[in-house]
Amino acid sequence: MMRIVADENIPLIDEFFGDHGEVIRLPGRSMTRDQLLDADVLLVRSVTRVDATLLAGTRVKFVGTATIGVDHVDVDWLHEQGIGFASAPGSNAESVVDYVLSGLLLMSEQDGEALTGRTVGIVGAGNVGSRLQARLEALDIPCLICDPPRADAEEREDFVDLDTLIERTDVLCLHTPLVRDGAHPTHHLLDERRIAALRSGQILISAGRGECVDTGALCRRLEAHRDLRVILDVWEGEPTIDEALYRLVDIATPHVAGYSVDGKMAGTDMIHQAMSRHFGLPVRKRLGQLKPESWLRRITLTGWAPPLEALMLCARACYDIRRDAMLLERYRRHYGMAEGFDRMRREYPLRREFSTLRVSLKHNAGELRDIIVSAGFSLRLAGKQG
Ligand SMILES: NC(=O)C1=CN([C@@H]2O[C@H](COP(=O)(O)OP(=O)(O)OC[C@H]3O[C@@H](n4cnc5c(N)ncnc54)[C@H](O)[C@@H]3O)[C@@H](O)[C@H]2O)C=CC1
Ligand SMILES: O=C(O)C(=O)[C@H](O)COP(=O)(O)O
Repeated sequence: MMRIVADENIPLIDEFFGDHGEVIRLPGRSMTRDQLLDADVLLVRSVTRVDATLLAGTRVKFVGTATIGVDHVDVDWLHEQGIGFASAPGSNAESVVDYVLSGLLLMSEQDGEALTGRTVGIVGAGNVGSRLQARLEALDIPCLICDPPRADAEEREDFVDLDTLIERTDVLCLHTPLVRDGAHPTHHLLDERRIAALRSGQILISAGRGECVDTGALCRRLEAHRDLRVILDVWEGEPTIDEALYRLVDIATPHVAGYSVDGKMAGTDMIHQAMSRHFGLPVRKRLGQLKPESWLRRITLTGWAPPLEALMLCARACYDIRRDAMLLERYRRHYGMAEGFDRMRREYPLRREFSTLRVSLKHNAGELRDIIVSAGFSLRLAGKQG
């Protein structure tokens, strides 16, 4: 029997891994080498730094991170040691797109600006960025893309550089991994100069990694001119985040953009499959066998509705970014920022992806149908067609 140590915040660990051995759940931020000496498998989230300090001299033969990002893992060191490794690419990408859409809908509602009236700049067109582009373009929202690694590899002439993106777009969405070296580092990608170049009224949405934005520079810009709209999900130094910046932004959430139950379960499934492959074990559990809980499966629109209002209604019902901002404020007041930040993530309420909400239309008007499908909801046509 294997000994499997897992972050307590990974869902369905017993269901997926229970048959493989003894499962020990620990808080991810405070895992120590001593706790891992007899472990064969280590399963983490983004809050555990996995490197020689944590693992040298332990028995660990496989590490899985139920996350997309891998900046917390010294992948080269694991490779040198012959320790198997897997992450969960794309697992919660759709949830991050839901988060961004919820933010854009909110901004458009607050400003009275048409949803299609703003050009969105996407920085990092990987699993998250390219899915975001697909959904926005389906909604007729124009996009510009900046992704130098892909531009180089694929000789893409339709991509632009970051300075051009800042100059030509109304919304800037950051979805890059945290990369500290190499040809295209992203640490403080949005530095003092670029933050100063952001135009009055521009919207910044950061849901990649906190370290991609220079906190001090953003604070200085917002203290001098409160002329940007800012939505931050990720922060430098989480969970001890800069409270001055917290007070200056429009929407602050505690690194939960990807926190739908669908995204998290997909992450567990992916690392379970990878671990089984690594040890040559059969994959006995599949995601489809484990139905996530749900309390809102369907919305029925009983007649024609203004398409944008119908979209707002469905989006708010399924996931509303303001709920998370309000919850974080409540947790902060009660527990202080650092503890509140982590507690909210641990106790995060049930959230499902847009794609799990079935929207029933009794009135099959083209524009209404298109907007619902383009935003990512599932469509069900019923009754009279028109
Ligand atoms: N806030 C949250 O809850 C979540 C945050 N994330 C973060 O988002 C990041 C991106 O996720 P995915 O799209 O799934 O990753 P991905 O690996 O599929 O795509 C990342 C893209 O960024 C591009 N890129 C790299 N360096 C760049 C640079 N200097 N400038 C512009 N683009 C650059 C890459 O070429 C790639 O296309 C993850 O690495 C993770 O850190 C991911 C999931 C949830
Ligand atoms: O997948 C990623 O990458 C993320 O950023 C995660 O969704 C964040 O969740 P935790 O691993 O920090 O719980």
